[in-house]
Amino acid sequence: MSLVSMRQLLDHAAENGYGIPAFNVNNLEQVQAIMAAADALNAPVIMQASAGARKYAGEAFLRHLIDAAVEAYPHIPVVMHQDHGQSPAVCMAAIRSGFTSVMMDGSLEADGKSVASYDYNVEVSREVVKFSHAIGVTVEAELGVLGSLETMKGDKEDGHGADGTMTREQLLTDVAQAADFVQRTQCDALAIAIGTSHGAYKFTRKPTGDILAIDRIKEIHARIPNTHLVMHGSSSVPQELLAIIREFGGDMKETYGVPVEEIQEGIRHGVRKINIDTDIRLAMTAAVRQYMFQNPSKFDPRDFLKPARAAAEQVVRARFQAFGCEGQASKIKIIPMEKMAERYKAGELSQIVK
Ligand SMILES: O=P(O)(O)OC[C@H]1O[C@](O)(COP(=O)(O)O)[C@@H](O)[C@@H]1O
Ligand SMILES: [Zn+2]
Ligand SMILES: [Zn+2]
Repeated sequence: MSLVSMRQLLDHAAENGYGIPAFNVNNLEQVQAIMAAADALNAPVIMQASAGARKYAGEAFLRHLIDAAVEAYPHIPVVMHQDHGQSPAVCMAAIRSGFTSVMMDGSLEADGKSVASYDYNVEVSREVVKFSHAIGVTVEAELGVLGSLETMKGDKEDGHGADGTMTREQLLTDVAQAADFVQRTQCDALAIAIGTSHGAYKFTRKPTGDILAIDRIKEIHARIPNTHLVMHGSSSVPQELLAIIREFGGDMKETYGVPVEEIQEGIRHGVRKINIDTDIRLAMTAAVRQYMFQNPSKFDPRDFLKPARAAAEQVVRARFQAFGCEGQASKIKIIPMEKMAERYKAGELSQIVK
């Protein structure tokens, strides 16, 4: 099997009422952990490369690691997605190197700091949709500025993020604007701002509706029922992983993530892609700290990376199961990218706006 279109997987998820975690990958062990979990549960896979990952590993290494995953697990459909493209040029370069899905994040200007105008966002997203759909590639766009409804500060995710203090208005995706945006851009998936942010420090308490606006998802979904909603910054930050890290010398302050039940509620209302990075990092760090502490004479990286990989696999499995991915991979009959391009051209994949 080759890499597949993300639109195809998200359409399948929508038809069958589940959501797909999109895991950020930076190295071999993370890719292996994700694929081992997907194989064990027969789950479809979305792996994404952030700008930070591209800086750390280099795009060629990321691409070949994901290609290796496809080769080693030919029965599992895999999407290679580019996270947070800051300009059409970045998206174009990713497509040229083989990505089957790109995110054009036009919520911020190309400097990655200034909050962009709505018109700018529409314009760059439309442009990316045009050249991507022509060859069957999926496009995720973003509307609203991601950030905390507790601090009213923009989030620094993927190396970019709005500076300064924002209004609640800016930090929540507007429902009418989302409908207009999708109508005009025809993006396949839309990342929405509902109070989530990247990293381990999302909420100072277990989030309630005032700081995690799950109801907003329902309102948006009602207007754009076949546009796949994307939750960014959606690690759950498990307390048990924080406890292991602390027990073995780590310094993690009190913090809360996005509860899995809240994500499940989102999935009942149109959320199809859930971005997760931090949970894998926490799992690997907890395992490495524990292993190093308990085995002070070991020095072969394979010795501590093995438990780290196993811990990452555990988290990935848990998310696949909680979001309903188990058993879905083998039900998906792959549509070639060329065929997806034809379907876009024929208008079969146009967005419904109410
Ligand atoms: O640290 P990086 O590599 O920039 O990762 C950024 C990515 O992590 C995610 O925010 C996932 O968030 P979590 O931190 O909640 O796992 C993506 O939405 C985001 O684009
Ligand atoms: Zn953004
Ligand atoms: Zn993000």
